[in-house]
Amino acid sequence: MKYKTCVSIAENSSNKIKNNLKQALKKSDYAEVRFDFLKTDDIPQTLENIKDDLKKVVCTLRPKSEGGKFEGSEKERVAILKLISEYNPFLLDVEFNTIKKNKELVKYLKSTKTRLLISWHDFKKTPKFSELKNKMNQMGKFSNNVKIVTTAKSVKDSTITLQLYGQNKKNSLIAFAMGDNGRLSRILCLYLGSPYTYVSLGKPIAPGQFSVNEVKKIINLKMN
Ligand SMILES: O=C1C[C@@](O)(C(=O)O)C[C@@H](O)[C@@H]1O
Repeated sequence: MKYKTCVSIAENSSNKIKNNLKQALKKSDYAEVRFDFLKTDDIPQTLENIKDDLKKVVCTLRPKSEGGKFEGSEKERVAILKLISEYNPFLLDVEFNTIKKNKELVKYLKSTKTRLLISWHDFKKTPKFSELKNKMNQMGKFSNNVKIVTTAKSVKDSTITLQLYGQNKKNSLIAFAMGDNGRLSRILCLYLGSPYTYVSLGKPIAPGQFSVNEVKKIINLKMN
């Protein structure tokens, strides 16, 4: 079994994204490009610049309301999501809250055969297990790829999120918790079936994120 990583890239210029992406894909199976860190006008050219690597890229355009940096209108954001989908990336990350209220977007993304990663985050806490399970089932209606990320205030919180793997029948599930108390869930999710875990190239972009080198050391321990 190969445990895989996805390097999150959050840079504010097209050049930096291109360079970091090259570096990331030398060490990691996948990379995530956080397009919300760019100026909106720079997004189309950035897509062109990295189009040859997009088959290994998770594309994300997170709005402020979901902990991201995109400041434009929702109409603008949806238009950019559609543009990204034309490039057919490895995965397009779309928030559950976005997809559940936009039937037109769902239809459009189906027509472009985009592989969707439906995501949901809680940046403050870990909700009750029944709530998370319910959410996971609702999210699974839109795609087989589902991501649920909570914030762990205790180790118990991170085990609540990981328990989702016991309830997950058909989905490709990424479920772990942010924060120091969630750190180990970023590794354990791999052993429970996550297709990959999010890492950094060096400086974490989310609370508790390991670097790609750190995770590689940990997952290689078994072989020593
Ligand atoms: O959803 C996630 C996970 C993440 O928040 C993390 O905690 O590693 C990093 C984000 O860039 C990504 O979109």
